[in-house]
Amino acid sequence: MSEAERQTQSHLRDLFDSRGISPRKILGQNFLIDLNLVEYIVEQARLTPDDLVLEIGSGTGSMTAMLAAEAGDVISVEVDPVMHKLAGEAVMMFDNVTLLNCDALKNKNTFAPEVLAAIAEKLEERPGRKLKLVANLPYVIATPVVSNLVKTELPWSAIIVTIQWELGQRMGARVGSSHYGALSVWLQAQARVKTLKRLRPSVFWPRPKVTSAIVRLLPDAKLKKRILDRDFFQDFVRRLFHHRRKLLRSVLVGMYRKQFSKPDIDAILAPFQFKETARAEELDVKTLVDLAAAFRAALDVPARIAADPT
Ligand SMILES: C[S@@+](CC[C@H](N)C(=O)[O-])C[C@H]1O[C@@H](n2cnc3c(N)ncnc32)[C@H](O)[C@@H]1O
Repeated sequence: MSEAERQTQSHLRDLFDSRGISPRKILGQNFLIDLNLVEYIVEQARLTPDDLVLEIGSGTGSMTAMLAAEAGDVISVEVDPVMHKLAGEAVMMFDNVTLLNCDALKNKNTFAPEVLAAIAEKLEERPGRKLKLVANLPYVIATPVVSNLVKTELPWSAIIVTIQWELGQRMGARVGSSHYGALSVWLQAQARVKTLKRLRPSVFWPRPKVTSAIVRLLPDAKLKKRILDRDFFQDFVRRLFHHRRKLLRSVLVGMYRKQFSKPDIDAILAPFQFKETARAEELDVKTLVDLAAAFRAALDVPARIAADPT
């Protein structure tokens, strides 16, 4: 541990002791004590006064203050009332910070209404502005937070987050890697994912058991446009990767046994010219986007016939 890290850790310990509190493991309270890394994360967000930043997990507010110094507005969400109060003290001198004391998520699939309302209000104030998620995320909610933001229609232009190393690997995994799965495909069909740094446990206080990563996602509008129906695509990929090692054709026959006969499935698959032995885990992101679109379109055909029987 460097001298600077030791000093920040001891400052945090003193702060917590003086308030009679200790970090709450269940809330993923592992604070970054290497301030160069906090600076690095903020730098990577390339903030401008026009940007709206969403931070999830204000903690003691040290990153919140750095974000507030560079962004137009910051919305920072913290579930723990004690941390919320500490963050309030840390950002007292800024008038561009909205601190929310609530769970950032309503459920696994949706942000809390308070969070969405605060974002909508700030976006309305300055039409055309972009949203950036910049956060040292509590690890238990890292997947839903990133995945949900990507799923929204919010105008997000960057996500820079600290997450578990293993999760970062799954997010950015390429076809052929053992980490490649539904999450990799879902995210990479809409964004370019890159791991920027590996973080050893000792840059946090208290030390987590696992290695972490700073991961960046930038939207890929071109690829995203090819997804005809994002709910369908997400569900399609999830179900397909549930049986990643089974033969693709049998998985699809099983998935659509109520809608399509085996010859129907073969007709949908024909243009792709897959080998008989093809499996979901061997298909790259673009192919999966096109495959989902083909099934989505085929499912639409009976509906169109019913609507227009002539
Ligand atoms: C990893 S710490 C980050 C703290 C600080 N931003 C930092 O970088 O040192 C994560 C923070 O998220 C908060 N948190 C945990 N679950 C949350 C949730 N569901 N919604 C909002 N905040 C949450 C924790 O209380 C904790 O303060």
